Amino acid sequence: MSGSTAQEARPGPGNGRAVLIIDDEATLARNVATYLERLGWATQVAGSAEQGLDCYTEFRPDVVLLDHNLPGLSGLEALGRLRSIDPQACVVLMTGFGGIELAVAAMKQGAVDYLAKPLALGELKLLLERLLTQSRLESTVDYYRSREAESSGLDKLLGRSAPIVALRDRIGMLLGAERQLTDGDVPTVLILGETGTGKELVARALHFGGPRAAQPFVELNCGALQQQLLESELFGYEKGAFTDARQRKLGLVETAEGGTLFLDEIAEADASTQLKLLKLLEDRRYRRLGSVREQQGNVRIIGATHQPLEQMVREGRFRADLYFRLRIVEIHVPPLRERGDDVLFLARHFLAWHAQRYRRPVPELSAEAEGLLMRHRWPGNVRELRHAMEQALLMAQGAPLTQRELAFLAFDGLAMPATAAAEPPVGAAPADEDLNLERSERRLIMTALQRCGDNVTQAAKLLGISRDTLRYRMERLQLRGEG
Ligand SMILES: Nc1ncnc2c1ncn2[C@@H]1O[C@H](COP(=O)(O)OP(=O)(O)OP(=O)(O)O)[C@@H](O)[C@H]1O
Repeated sequence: MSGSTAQEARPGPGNGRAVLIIDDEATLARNVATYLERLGWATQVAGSAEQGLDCYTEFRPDVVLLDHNLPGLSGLEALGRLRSIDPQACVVLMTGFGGIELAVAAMKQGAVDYLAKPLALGELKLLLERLLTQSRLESTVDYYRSREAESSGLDKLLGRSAPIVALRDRIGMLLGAERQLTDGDVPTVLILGETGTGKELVARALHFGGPRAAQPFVELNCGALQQQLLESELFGYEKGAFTDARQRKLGLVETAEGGTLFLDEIAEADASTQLKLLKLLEDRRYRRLGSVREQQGNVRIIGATHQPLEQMVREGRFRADLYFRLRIVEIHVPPLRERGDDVLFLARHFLAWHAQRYRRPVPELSAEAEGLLMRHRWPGNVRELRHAMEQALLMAQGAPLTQRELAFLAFDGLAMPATAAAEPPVGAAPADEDLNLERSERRLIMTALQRCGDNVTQAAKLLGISRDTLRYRMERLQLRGEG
């Protein structure tokens, strides 16, 4: 079987990929086409640049193999035209012997690669496979990036209460100002708020609504890693930098180049990481672990913490210069208990969302359930509410939700009383309450893990202990969790 001419396209049977061969040496072009068709490519052959350009728009090949010595337009000229029809066109220029200068010119004009003639078919096969993998990777990245962008925006920060409306306004104003920036050098932002209030949602809204939206958004929880790991994760390392460094690894600063690096729990960074972050913010410079060479980095840093950072600065536990450099813009995310009726608004939103996930009818909230939701203190904030609504939905039996389905909120020991007066006096526990310490500890840990979808880092925050302490206690009690 030979390759189809431009007038006659024959789709290949296998990989669904197509190649256009533009070459006036008909026999050679046909041989290449036959070889590629055997490998599962659909092919078309054009004998001139003009014919190839006509064919490109209709055939939309994944790759163009373009000869340079053509009768009319040259390969380089055709390359320019192809790239103006389709800036994503993936073109490989075929050059004769000694065509290095030509190859360089082609790459400068956007060719993805070049091949020297006479063609080695094995080399061509390897090149096409590499281009295929690369374009699959690129389209996968594009897919995830657009999916991420769709799920991240100011409109995802739900709520109608005054503090949330004010928060959205503040973010909107910042984004508006960033759009006017002439140098794209967006300010550093520090987001403060209790755990689960939506700090990450705010960071995402800033990135995906801002001028860096098409670049990566990379996040790192500084509290989830030991300090040396944190540094190597952030700045990368050279081969041999430490015992396990078998090959060079890029850090997240490099991965986020041009985009945003969201550092959650930034208060957990130790003195050495703080210093390196300061240098990155001040001079835009950093160094991979084990490297003598400094690198230039262009990332926007957004930090977040639930810790009282200002107090930590006063106590000498966080660098003052880094704190001031971070909080060029400071954003406070209010706790859920200060958002009034938003509790009910969000509860209904999450109930509807989970109901759709589980293919169940959306349960109503009884007045009794509403009262309970409004009285609860929500120490885990919106995240806790989201998990609570999932649990309630699973308990629901068709009727409106009552106290029964939400009983876990009242008795799990993590709910704080709405007023001090409601707090039971010490020693006033009912006679039949289980006071066994180990059982209580197990119950509290299980409740926290359940609320956080088994995420140990989040559960530790909810319990007010470090992740390591929680891990230790879980091991002792033989409990399981993730993260
Ligand atoms: N206003 C909101 N509207 C809708 N969903 C929200 C809102 N705020 C938070 N959420 C949801 O609550 C969960 C926790 O939010 P997020 O991770 O942004 O909180 P956080 O403050 O960064 O938490 P942590 O301090 O533990 O890192 C997420 O599932 C998020 O989508």
